[in-house]
Amino acid sequence: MGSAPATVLSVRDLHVEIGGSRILQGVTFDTAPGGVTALLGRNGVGKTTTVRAVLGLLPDGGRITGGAVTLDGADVTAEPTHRTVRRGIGYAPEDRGVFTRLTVAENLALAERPGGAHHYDLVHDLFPELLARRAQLAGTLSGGQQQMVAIARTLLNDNRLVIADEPTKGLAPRVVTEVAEVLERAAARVPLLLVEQNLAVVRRLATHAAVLDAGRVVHGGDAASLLADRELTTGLLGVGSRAPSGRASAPRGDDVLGGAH
Ligand SMILES: Nc1ncnc2c1ncn2[C@@H]1O[C@H](COP(=O)(O)OP(=O)(O)OP(=O)(O)O)[C@@H](O)[C@H]1O
Repeated sequence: MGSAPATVLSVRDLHVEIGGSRILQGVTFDTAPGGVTALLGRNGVGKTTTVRAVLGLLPDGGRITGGAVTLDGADVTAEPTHRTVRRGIGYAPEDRGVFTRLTVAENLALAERPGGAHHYDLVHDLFPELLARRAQLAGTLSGGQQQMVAIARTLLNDNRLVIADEPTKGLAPRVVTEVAEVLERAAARVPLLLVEQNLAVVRRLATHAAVLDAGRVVHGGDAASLLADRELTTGLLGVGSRAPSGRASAPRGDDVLGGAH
């Protein structure tokens, strides 16, 4: 057999300040070459900031003060977002980023990256409902359907990596299951970096995991052994610290990470 494929995204000792506060203080992890790498941790530890720093999408007053981000070996640290994305990143942001006054079809068309193939067959195969609703204004879709649009956009182009930030947040349990199924099928085609607070979803999808605490990655590696470590899940993920209401197919009281909204 040949050598193992190289990692797609590599984050090294990343430091970020926002408004003068040190938010990331040395974040280091690699995405797995295939499957799902979960970025985990309690609320406010810096998961979204990490993703936004990778994509050059830090808020006003935010800047990278140290460290490096590489994509397929190329240094993309602080590169303009459009250039990094063109290298092959699909991004489903936390707020879904759907254009509510445009139709489903228009939302997809806007995501078409020039110069590459556009996989409408795949998208319509994965999301038959979006095909049926292609003329519907995205603002009239349910939260779950809007999330489908956000994920569909990431699969339309040939991407090296898809980043999904809390794709199941705020969704009804049945819809969480549907979104998890779609993510699973997506991850069979393209490596996925997943920020996720629903532990049932993490258990189902994640092959690798990195756990953040106070702006640093404090654990990384194989997801199954990490999630089997009770001390770790209780201490760093806050599992069991809150009895979630309306949680997704959660047989136990530990399926939403600490402080999840
Ligand atoms: N625009 C901003 N201005 C000021 N502080 C910010 C801003 N964005 C994030 N922060 C701070 O950075 C820290 C990390 O936030 P971040 O959203 O990255 O955490 P997170 O792990 O993704 O949590 P959550 O699950 O709540 O999204 C928090 O203390 C937050 O208050």
